[in-house]
Amino acid sequence: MTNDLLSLDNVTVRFGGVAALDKVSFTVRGGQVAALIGPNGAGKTTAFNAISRLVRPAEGRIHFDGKDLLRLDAAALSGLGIARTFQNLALWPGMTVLENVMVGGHARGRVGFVTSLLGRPARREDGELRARAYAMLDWFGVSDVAHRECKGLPFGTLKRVELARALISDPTLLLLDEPAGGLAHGDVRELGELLLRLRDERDMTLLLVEHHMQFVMGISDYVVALDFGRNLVAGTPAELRDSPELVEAYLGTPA
Ligand SMILES: Nc1ncnc2c1ncn2[C@@H]1O[C@H](COP(=O)(O)OP(=O)(O)OP(=O)(O)O)[C@@H](O)[C@H]1O
Repeated sequence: MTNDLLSLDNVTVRFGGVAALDKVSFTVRGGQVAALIGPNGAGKTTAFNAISRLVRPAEGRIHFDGKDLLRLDAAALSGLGIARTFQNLALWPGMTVLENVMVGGHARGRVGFVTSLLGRPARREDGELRARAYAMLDWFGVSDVAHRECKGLPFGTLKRVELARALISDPTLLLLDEPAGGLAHGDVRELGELLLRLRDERDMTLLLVEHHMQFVMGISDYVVALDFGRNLVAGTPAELRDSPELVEAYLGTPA
């Protein structure tokens, strides 16, 4: 697949007098693993927030799957096929792993999640959701903890649970905010393999914000670097590896 799935076109986001994004443009093609990189404060999270409509750009356009995202109302967004994970895990600690994953599906399904938690007679839709949640946990290799509370489980396991929850709504595009953050070396490698399997086996498109450069360069098809809210450079990892602009942005101008 080589179609343009997501495109930002001259997007500007201002917070008071500060332009967190200043005419930022980039395109993510369907079936790609793409990454947004850049030093602290470059505007990466703001770009994610603009795509998921948590902040509203002052200028510019964002297109997803042929639709003008900024013209859709919030209600139309949920079924559009964009899911995200957060920098700090956004799981309910006192609920079981399975329940947490089912919450992701209820955002899309018709049965109210509170209703199902209250133990009303299981409806067919709820049973289907439960089965899908199990299957998703199984895919991520964590179905053995389905009935454990999230509280107290290892961080690497919880990261997988969060991915399962994001994917249960069957999105086309998955936004991952610092997926490797806080993971041990071995877990980072396994996460990379999982993300590539999502692309290859489930035909997903991924856009990640990430500081772990070795991880980014190892799994991405396309990398967009921002600095001070502006486009800096973009290209394949091979094209960017020796980019003087990138080195300068991270390390400062050579003396
Ligand atoms: N809600 C906000 N109100 C005011 N300023 C903000 C807000 N969110 C972000 N900013 C500012 O916008 C700029 C870009 O921030 P952003 O968090 O998008 O950068 P980032 O590249 O994600 O950084 P990091 O790598 O540290 O997470 C920064 O100068 C930041 O202080």
